Amino acid sequence: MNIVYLGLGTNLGDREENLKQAIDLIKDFSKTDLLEVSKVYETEPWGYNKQDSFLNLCLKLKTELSPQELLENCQSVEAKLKRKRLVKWGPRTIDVDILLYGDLDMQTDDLIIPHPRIAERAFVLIPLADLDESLVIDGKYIVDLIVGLGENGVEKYKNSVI
Ligand SMILES: Nc1ncnc2c1ncn2[C@@H]1O[C@H](COP(=O)(O)OP(=O)(O)OP(=O)(O)O)[C@@H](O)[C@H]1O
Ligand SMILES: Nc1nc2c(c(=O)[nH]1)N=C(CO)CN2
Repeated sequence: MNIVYLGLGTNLGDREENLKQAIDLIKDFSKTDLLEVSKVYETEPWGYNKQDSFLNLCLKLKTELSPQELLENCQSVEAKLKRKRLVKWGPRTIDVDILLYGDLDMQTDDLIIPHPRIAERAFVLIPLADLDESLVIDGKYIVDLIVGLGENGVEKYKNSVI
């Protein structure tokens, strides 16, 4: 079995309902057990700021699905919640990213693991640290990456739990 971390984000429609439906769909993935759900954070948009704030959380799973199978399952969740890709990093009903898959380091045309932008994103690092404070990403402890984010780090996020 492989320990996997997913990142979920939503800023379109009924955000809390979107997260609930996405988690229910992920619970139904074959050969997979949902182990833990992080707190939910209200977060300012990153990368494209002309959009509403997001709700973000991370999930810890145990799975026998291959990385590619897991990606297809994650994309099926996005399709079921009618995600539309109109603007890069733009508004979405749900986004389900594979953040970490055990110690796997891979890159294909359609799948990069670890997710390449984890270390830049407090909206990922903070809920991910809820699940495992001992994670090492790009050779750095997750807590050091969070401190390195400065004003965007824990202080800003600890009051954004919903
Ligand atoms: N680790 C990963 N998790 C999910 N999708 C990935 C991953 N690595 C590569 N991809 C690819 O990224 C493509 C674009 O994904 P998407 O449109 O959801 O990007 P995004 O989530 O909006 O932006 P970002 O990738 O910066 O978080 C997907 O079609 C998928 O094939
Ligand atoms: N706060 C926040 N900003 C984002 C998010 C997200 O989930 N949360 N996802 C993005 C593309 O994956 C781009 N920007």
